[in-house]
Amino acid sequence: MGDNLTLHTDKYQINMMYAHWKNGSANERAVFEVYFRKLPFGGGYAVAAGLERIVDYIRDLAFDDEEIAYLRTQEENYDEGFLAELRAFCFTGDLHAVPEGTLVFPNEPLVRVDARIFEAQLVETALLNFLNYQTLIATKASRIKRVAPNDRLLEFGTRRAQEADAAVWGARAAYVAGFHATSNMRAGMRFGIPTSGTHAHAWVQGHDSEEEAFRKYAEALPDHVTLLVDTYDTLKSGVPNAIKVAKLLREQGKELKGIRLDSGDLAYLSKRAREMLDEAGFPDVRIVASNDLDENIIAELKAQGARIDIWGVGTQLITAFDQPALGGVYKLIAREKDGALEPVIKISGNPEKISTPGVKDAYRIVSLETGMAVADYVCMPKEGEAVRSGAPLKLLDPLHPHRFKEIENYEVFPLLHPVFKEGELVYELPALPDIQKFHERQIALFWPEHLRKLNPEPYLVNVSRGLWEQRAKLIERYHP
Ligand SMILES: Nc1ncnc2c1ncn2[C@@H]1O[C@H](COP(=O)(O)OP(=O)(O)OP(=O)(O)O)[C@@H](O)[C@H]1O
Ligand SMILES: O=P(O)(O)OC[C@H]1O[C@H](OP(=O)(O)OP(=O)(O)O)[C@H](O)[C@@H]1O
Ligand SMILES: O=C(O)c1cccnc1
Repeated sequence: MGDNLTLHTDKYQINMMYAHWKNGSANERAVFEVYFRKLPFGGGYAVAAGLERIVDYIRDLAFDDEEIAYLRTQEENYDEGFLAELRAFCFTGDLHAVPEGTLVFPNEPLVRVDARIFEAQLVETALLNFLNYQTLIATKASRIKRVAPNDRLLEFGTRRAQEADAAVWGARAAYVAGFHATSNMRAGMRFGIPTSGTHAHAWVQGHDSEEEAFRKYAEALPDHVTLLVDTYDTLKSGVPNAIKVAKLLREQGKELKGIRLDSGDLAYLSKRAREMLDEAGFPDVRIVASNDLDENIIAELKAQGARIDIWGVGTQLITAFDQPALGGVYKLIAREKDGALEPVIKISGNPEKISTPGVKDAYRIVSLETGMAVADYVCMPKEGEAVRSGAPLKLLDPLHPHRFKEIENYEVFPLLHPVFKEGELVYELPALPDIQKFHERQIALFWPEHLRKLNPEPYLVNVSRGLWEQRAKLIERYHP
């Protein structure tokens, strides 16, 4: 199997494409949007990620000979005319998306696809696959970053990741949210993420003594020595042997960079190790900790006064262990009928799952007094609901739309940016370090109340009166 991702889709998309082609509706315009309904990890925000992969995917979409040959083997016995249509397929629509690193919230559009239904339907599965996973990992990484904002964060997850793609794109998502380096060399090569590594227990086990293992390692890589000190006994042998090697290195004009703790009581061991290193004259040797860390354990360790400078985080981050999926959905919001776009709704017994019809935009409203984000505002600029910085704006309480708050002294920033226009890429993908900086600036826009790990204050996503009324009208149509 090559790396063509065009058939990275659910069969039902191909079924629907076929049925549209048969019925002559394949060229009708359709608008879909991606959003999620619930924030992951019980948190107050999510961090958008996945756009770069979406761009690559859309740009490279092509049913090559191999894909067409495979489709011919399917029992549906697709018409040759349909396969010829697929052979000529490329994306010719518009795509808008929030830039990677943006803080995003439930029920606001993250991506909008406006294209022939034939194209818009195909891309659902892959778009959700990329966006759901990468946004989830960037969000988890951002939560970890929040509890250790001034420490160095290393992504160590590959061995526990859900296969290779998850490892490299997860490493990238972690970097977007402020991690400093990854252990995954392929992610380093592909994305230019700094790489970092210590050594494994196997290195120590593979020598006659811990001291010999440390010495040999230091001889081989004298400028980059971080020694794993817990193979036998952290305080009785690991740290003392590391200090011996630190002295040897110093005699050569080099310095031991760090030690790594990977088991036991990390608070206690790090404090004792710090004292031992300081007393021996090595106050600059950094202490790295690993062992099933996540934002809760790191926060707890910090509260206990742990003397850890660098955190290696693997399993819990790369697998989003405490919430392994983000429930982003791709919903049809408008379709072409008699030459015009008409909003469409999806009704559900669960009021939270009723979709919000209509082609909409989302804006971040930032107070000019405080410089902080006040709310996000979702509206239909094409239906006369334009927002302008400073014009008085009514923010409706989403549960009680008769209640509202009026604001005046603010700036607005559109969340959705044009990415593809009539199939052409019109978006310049930012360099990864710039995405990381952008994310930092995004974080700075939000009060800590919305960012805290536990029971955060919900940030408001406001729906305009027009959208609210249109939704009510359509609900009424289907449930009079
Ligand atoms: N002081 C601490 N407070 C809270 N959690 C801690 C503290 N020290 C370590 N932990 C965490 O507790 C868990 C301990 O894991 P585990 O029960 O596997 O013990 P271990 O010491 O790693 O043993 P093993 O040698 O089998 O790896 C890890 O997730 C670790 O990060
Ligand atoms: O705990 P995580 O957050 O997933 O971080 C990665 C873990 O992977 C390694 O352990 P492993 O037992 O696989 O190998 P090792 O023998 O090198 O310790 C490392 O020592 C960490 O404990
Ligand atoms: O470099 C390390 O210490 C490392 C890398 C991957 C997994 N565990 C540890």
